[in-house]
Amino acid sequence: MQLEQFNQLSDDDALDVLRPCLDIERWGRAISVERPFASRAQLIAFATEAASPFTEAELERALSHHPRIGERAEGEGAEASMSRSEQAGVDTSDATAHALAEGNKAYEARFDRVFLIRAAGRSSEEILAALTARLGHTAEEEQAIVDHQLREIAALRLEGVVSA
Ligand SMILES: NC(=O)NC1=NC(=O)NC1=O
Repeated sequence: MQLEQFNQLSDDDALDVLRPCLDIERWGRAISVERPFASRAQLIAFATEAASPFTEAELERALSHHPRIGERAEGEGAEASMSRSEQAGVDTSDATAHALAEGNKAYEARFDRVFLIRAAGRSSEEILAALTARLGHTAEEEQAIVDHQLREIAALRLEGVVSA
């Protein structure tokens, strides 16, 4: 939709547009009440920083919507199709895919949450390298990184939903 249309939506309709980008109510509301945005760039910049930092509970809720890297999101909803296109570059057929599956398991065992990364524009190899590096982090370091990755994914999704 056009930016102007987004600016004119009711709060509830604006939240419905924002939710598949990132399911954190505080984030959606902060963006909705900030309208009207003068430009798409201003909307994306605001959305990237809004409601920062996310709480642990907000992160857990948002993460529950993201399939594992290398696992295809099921379902026909906006979120599932966004996830499938974001993970289009993730090769699920070779040794890297196996290593990713093992890495996901190790990450979940260590941090008790799914490994989350902005997958769009990244190859399986790049994602595997990031996963391996992040396994060495503390829980606090990972919380800040997951917050940032969720924001990157949300900004990319929002760019796909609201055109200039
Ligand atoms: N576990 C994940 O990192 N999932 C995802 N990353 C994305 O960029 N889209 C996803 O669904």
